[in-house]
Amino acid sequence: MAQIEIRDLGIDYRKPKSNEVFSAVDDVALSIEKGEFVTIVGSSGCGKSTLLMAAAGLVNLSRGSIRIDGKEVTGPGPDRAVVFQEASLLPWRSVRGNVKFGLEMQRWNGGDLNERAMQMIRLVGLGRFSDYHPHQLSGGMRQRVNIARALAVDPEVLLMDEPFGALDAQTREIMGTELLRIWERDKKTALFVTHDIDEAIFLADKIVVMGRNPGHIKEVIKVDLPRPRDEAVLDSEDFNNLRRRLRAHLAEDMSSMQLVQEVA
Ligand SMILES: Nc1ncnc2c1ncn2[C@@H]1O[C@H](COP(=O)(O)OP(=O)(O)OP(=O)(O)O)[C@@H](O)[C@H]1O
Repeated sequence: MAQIEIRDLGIDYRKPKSNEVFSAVDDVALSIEKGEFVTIVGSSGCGKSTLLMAAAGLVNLSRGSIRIDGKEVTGPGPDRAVVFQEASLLPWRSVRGNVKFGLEMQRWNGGDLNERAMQMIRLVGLGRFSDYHPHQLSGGMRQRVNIARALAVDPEVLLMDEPFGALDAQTREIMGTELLRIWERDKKTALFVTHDIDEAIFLADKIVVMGRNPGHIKEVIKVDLPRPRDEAVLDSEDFNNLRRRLRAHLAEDMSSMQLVQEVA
């Protein structure tokens, strides 16, 4: 059995003004194996975040089910950690204090909190900055703290919603490589939403391409690039082929969006 089993998933929302019900996600089925790194791409509004938040237990399902290790998701749980685009750190706590906060929230009982926090801070390369406060860190460093906090509780599944979306292109690339280095250690199952095609390919074992109206899965693409990966893989022929394939998907979505606007 796959670690994450999503079946016949549908999530309906109401439009804010008209109150009309629409499906943000419909008819989604997806299986994710333990230790797989899965990225989700698709044009804006196709339901990527909604799907991720559903796996986190943060939105109500209208239809279908999500199971993790056979257990139905009915709300947030310690088996899952979420990293959002904005590093949601407590400004009055130090780096160490923030990572400890995550452990305190989950009532961590796997040993000394301080030691566990420092272990994770060192893992993300911030050992020298453990006493710094969030305002003293760059955007990339703040996201490292966020990742350290998520990993500290040793979740079964790591859910990431555009975690590097607010960073400049170069920092983003460095963070991608760093994330893979960390992930290679114990290969947590990861679900990662991104707008960036290269990032989606670079990280993934499997890419979920979503389409709009309603949000659905268009294709699941297996990525067979060898691991461990570094930036050199970006220039390989296989990478280029995947890049072309994803671009074609997104271009198709963009042209259908234009058509809808023209008809309207
Ligand atoms: N709480 C909500 N209530 C009503 N509509 C919502 C809600 N959250 C999202 N939506 C709508 O659901 C659709 C899917 O949104 P979602 O954020 O999942 O898309 P996305 O693919 O992650 O978009 P983006 O790439 O722009 O972040 C959009 O039309 C969005 O406006």
